[in-house]
Amino acid sequence: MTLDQLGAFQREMLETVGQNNYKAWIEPLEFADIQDGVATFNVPTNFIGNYVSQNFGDLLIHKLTSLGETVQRVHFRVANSAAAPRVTSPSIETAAPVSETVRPSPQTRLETSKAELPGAPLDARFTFDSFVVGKPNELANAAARRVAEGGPVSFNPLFLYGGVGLGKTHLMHAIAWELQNRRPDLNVLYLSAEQFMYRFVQALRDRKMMDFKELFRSVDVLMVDDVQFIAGKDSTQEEFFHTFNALVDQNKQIIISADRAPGEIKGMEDRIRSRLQCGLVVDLHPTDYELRLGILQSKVEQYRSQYPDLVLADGVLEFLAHRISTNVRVLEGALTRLFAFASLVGREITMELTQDCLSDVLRASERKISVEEIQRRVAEHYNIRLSDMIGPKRLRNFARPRQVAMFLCKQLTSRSLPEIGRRFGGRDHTTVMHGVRRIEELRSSDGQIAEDLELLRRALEA
Ligand SMILES: Nc1ncnc2c1ncn2[C@@H]1O[C@H](COP(=O)(O)OP(=O)(O)OP(=O)(O)O)[C@@H](O)[C@H]1O
Repeated sequence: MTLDQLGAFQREMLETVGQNNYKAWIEPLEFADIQDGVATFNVPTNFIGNYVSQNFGDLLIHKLTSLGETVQRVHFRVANSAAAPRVTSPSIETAAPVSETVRPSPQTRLETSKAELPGAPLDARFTFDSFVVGKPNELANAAARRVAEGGPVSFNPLFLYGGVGLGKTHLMHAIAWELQNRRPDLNVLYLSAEQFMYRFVQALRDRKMMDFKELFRSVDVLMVDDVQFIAGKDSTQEEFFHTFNALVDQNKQIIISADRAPGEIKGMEDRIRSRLQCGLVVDLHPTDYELRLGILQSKVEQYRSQYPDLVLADGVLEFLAHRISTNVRVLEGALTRLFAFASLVGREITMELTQDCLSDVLRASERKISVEEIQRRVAEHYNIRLSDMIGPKRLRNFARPRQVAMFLCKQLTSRSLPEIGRRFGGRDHTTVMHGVRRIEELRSSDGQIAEDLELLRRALEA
């Protein structure tokens, strides 16, 4: 392709996909050559290659063809792939280090990817830099960073768990990215538990179990996301157990994530559960207001380049951080929608526009948890009578659950301390404050209390 043609191609792409898409996805592509109907582009990451392949592959072919080139396929090659660290993923479709868009025969893509042992579909946005740290996730972040240094294995496995959308996958990807930078010599394998199972079943079907075992035993760092997926799947668990043991025996690092603590994963064999608990188990707590605000602020910074002209009124971020407390994914989605909407209608992001644009999200997160509901749940959980919890008895058996309930009331409702005190048999607000503080202290020193709180919170928010 001549320089003129290349210029025309770039202009046409810009016109068609718009400035934001162009900057994010097309500009990073470096045209390499066209040979035998295959146009090759160098891309900085697999993620960009995969994304462009899926979303703009046909368009690229169309534009190149309209400039007089004969192109049937587009091929993406990760720049410096020879020197790049080996981050591999057994997923067939999504994770090819080389993505291809093939117009006439989609089958070719599958076959090419399979033969090449696809690379991990790491999300380029999920790095430590973009991970906002607050009290609820500081321990998980610190543990992840330690593992990402790639030094001697000090805890094995690292087990990260937490509710939906609290950043488990983000941290896992961040570890993988960081390891790529610091220890390109290491063979890092990141995959979801579902992909592990898929790969295992495929190996069984194709009678390639030896290859499967070899692949999994040859990695230096194994990262398995959403391990609860293999609960109840006996043969997959069995194989996972052997893989796990083989790697631990070789002192290879394992990092696991799940939506709950190892002990709570039903349908998981006891021996696996206890293995999972052997290393460091860290919990990503539900976000608090400060963390949510920090995340929103950091996202706004990212949007600034995409929407340079948008004006954001004071108080909007605080309002969102206060009102949307479900999970970070919902929070992010709300902000994305708000920015896109405001840019479309060309208006400032005021409180009014926010309420209009996000009315459904705001309504959905409106569900209020009552003090009574909390008291009932906590009494059930500790197997005591509601009347004993609210009543005057000071026995430890009743006092601790009472403090737990007070703590949850403070956390999950907007009631003031005096109001909470009134509903706990007319206690003074200083008693409530003392109870809340006591539980706050115990949460970091007493694993059982931390677990109780998490279980109760989930049950109440469900
Ligand atoms: N502390 C944080 N800082 C910045 N972004 C965050 C943070 N926590 C979560 N996110 C963002 O929230 C979204 C959801 O996070 P992620 O996919 O990692 O959640 P998850 O815990 O793996 O959820 P699931 O249980 O659904 O798999 C992602 O876009 C992620 O970047």
